[in-house]
Amino acid sequence: MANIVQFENVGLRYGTGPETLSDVSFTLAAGAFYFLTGASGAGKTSLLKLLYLARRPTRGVIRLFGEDAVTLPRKRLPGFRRRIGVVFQDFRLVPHLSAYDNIALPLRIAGMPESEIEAPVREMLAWVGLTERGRAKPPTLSGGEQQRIAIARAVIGRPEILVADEPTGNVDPAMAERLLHLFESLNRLGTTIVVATHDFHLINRVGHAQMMRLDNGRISDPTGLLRHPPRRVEE
Ligand SMILES: Nc1ncnc2c1ncn2[C@@H]1O[C@H](COP(=O)(O)OP(=O)(O)OP(=O)(O)O)[C@@H](O)[C@H]1O
Repeated sequence: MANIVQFENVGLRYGTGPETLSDVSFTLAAGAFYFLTGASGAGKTSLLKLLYLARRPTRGVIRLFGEDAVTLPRKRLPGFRRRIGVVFQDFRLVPHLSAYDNIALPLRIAGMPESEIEAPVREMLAWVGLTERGRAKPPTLSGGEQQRIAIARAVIGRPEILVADEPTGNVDPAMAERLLHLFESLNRLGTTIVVATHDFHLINRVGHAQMMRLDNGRISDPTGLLRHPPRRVEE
């Protein structure tokens, strides 16, 4: 399996503070499923921000899709970002837009003609089980419903990598299970999944997932799996 992401001795410092991430090295295999764990403040969100190109590291090498992502010219960033879907910890839905329009947003930003947008948005609404809620605005949706709209928006552009930051933080166990099914179905289609979570029940549910743990800004990889990822277990 080819590596889709490679971090080498990556460091991240905010302002003049201490390093939030230090000497972070790992590779992610295309099509695999990863969980990123670590105590609150360990640096999980920071690592994900580097991965989805919201920040550049202060040192080290990041390769994405086989290219150097650190020195990538600015004008190529949007094209790269479209290949990575992100489900934010706080959803970041646009409150005055309907669920339908939130899901359609990435396609509209990419300039897709309106006539080609409706079918995929309807398909996404059905996939997340919210066909009847397309007209609803985010503030009128439950936390779990908002989360599913955020997932639909993250994947409508068929990204190669899906990154989710604490996706089950605010939902009950039944909804967590449902979200996990969505991630697993995407993974079966070949999407590489990276989920930051504290939820060990969730982690134990995905037998073929691999673990990355952050401790004080450093990756610990006691199993050595990340340097030599095994083939994904096919069902
Ligand atoms: N924009 C920022 N400016 C300065 N410091 C920051 C910024 N973002 C994060 N930090 C600091 O970096 C450290 C790691 O934060 P981060 O949000 O990456 O941790 P986390 O593991 O995702 O935590 P949690 O599980 O609570 O979400 C924390 O000490 C935090 O205060």
